[in-house]
Amino acid sequence: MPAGLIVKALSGYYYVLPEEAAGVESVQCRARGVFKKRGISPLVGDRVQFELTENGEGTVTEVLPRTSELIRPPVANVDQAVLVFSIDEPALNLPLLDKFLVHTESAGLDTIIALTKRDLIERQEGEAEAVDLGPVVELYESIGYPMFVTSAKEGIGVEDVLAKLAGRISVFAGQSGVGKSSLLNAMVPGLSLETNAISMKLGRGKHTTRHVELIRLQNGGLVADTPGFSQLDFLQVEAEGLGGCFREFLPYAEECRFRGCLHLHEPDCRVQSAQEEGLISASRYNNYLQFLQEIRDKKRRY
Ligand SMILES: Nc1nc2c(ncn2[C@@H]2O[C@H](COP(=O)(O)OP(=O)(O)OP(=O)(O)O)[C@@H](O)[C@H]2O)c(=O)[nH]1
Ligand SMILES: [Zn+2]
Repeated sequence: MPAGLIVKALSGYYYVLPEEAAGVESVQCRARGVFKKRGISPLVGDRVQFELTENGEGTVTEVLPRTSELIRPPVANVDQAVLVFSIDEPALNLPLLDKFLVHTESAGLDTIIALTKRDLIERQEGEAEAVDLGPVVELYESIGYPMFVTSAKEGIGVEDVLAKLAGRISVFAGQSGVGKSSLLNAMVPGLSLETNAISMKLGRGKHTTRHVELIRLQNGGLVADTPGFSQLDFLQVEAEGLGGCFREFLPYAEECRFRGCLHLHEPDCRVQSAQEEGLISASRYNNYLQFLQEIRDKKRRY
């Protein structure tokens, strides 16, 4: 029985890409009736077993165990997030980047960061709000997040991001207008995801009626065509778990006097002292404090 991967789900059909034959078309399949009875609903990203039927279609007979299950977008077995942030238009938003990193850490995803619109840097030079990218790249790389400086417009850095997607199922996330679709279009010849100026998209979310689909890359990687969590999503972690989502805190947190230390005002908190000694970035630590406050405020409200 052939095995494959669901790359698209639409109107009761599942489109299964056979595992064995690279480059072949996906097979249009129905799911076996028993799934409904067992309360299983196959998801895009699921590894399945299927049988070919006489009309050239197929039947999904088994859904193999999932390693993960994202809700937004609804995709199984995602193992990597690509956080997309523009250097300008909209301006680089590092607090939001840190918030997205909390999301991806709590979801257990590997994460890479793509900074976009590099071509806008020159124009910025000399201006007060110009970003100095060197320290930013150095900081996030030192924490363990590969960071790429790209321009879809000028084809810079696109291949480097593409190479990191090989053999994995990835989801892109980032604010509206940062260039997620443009970056994907630059990686996939022939793909033409809709790209637009921000102003045209402020109405209804354009993704609400769309069905998620996995885009196949030449290197075997798969990418969801619908972005992941957004800036409007609440952090799903508890206050006690937040510090664990800041990877670089971990070795210091082990040395805090109290177990469950929130690294706030506790005595003998090694995370606080590491921050004072410059071993932990002040901007990351301040964003940590900000998120901690948000989590507590939310709890109070409900
Ligand atoms: N200068 C410059 N502009 C870019 C670049 N990449 C994208 N843009 C522009 O940024 C705008 C938004 O690009 P999109 O690719 O639609 O952004 P998105 O993140 O997919 O936006 P949503 O679909 O709203 O989430 C468009 O006007 C693009 O032309 C780039 O590398 N350089
Ligand atoms: Zn502490």
